[in-house]
Amino acid sequence: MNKREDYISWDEYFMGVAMLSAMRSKDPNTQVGACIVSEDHKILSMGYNGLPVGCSDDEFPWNREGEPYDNKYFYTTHSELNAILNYRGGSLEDSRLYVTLFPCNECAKAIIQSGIRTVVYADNKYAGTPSVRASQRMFDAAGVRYYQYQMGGRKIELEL
Ligand SMILES: Nc1nc(=O)n([C@H]2C[C@H](O)[C@@H](COP(=O)(O)O)O2)cc1CO
Ligand SMILES: [Zn+2]
Repeated sequence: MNKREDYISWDEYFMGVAMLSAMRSKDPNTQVGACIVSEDHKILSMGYNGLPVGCSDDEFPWNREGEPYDNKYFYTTHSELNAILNYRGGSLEDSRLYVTLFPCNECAKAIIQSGIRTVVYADNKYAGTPSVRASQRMFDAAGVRYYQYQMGGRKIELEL
């Protein structure tokens, strides 16, 4: 008997995990998921965008507009940073990050400084903004490789 051939690829597996992770996000506008993987294809950490521990999802703001104190941007931790901070195992040197949205400039700094060497992203809906351009500029300078995950149109259904 031959092995089954329709198994998911490494890229599908890890981007799939990042997408599943994004489904935990409470952000009504943008849900982002991240998955950090070692060179030998082991999942090291995961994250999604959300509030820091102790900051209630029901009490802190989720709106995009208004005073900085009263909107979500001061409070949400991005999925990439959460994935980096969730890792308690030591070094992320030479690892690979799968993320459903291209990283912002703040996360780019954390990505570079933590030793992540490759970023695989899915969506890039903020392409061309100063934040994304700054991330690209820093990744290019630091030698962090980044490329877009090619959606294969494959549908994976889970019954939970
Ligand atoms: N790469 C990213 N990772 C993230 O986790 N985020 C989070 C921060 C916010 O919670 C949300 C973006 O909200 P909005 O501006 O699209 O309504 O996604 C945002 C970006 C974009 O740079
Ligand atoms: Zn970010």
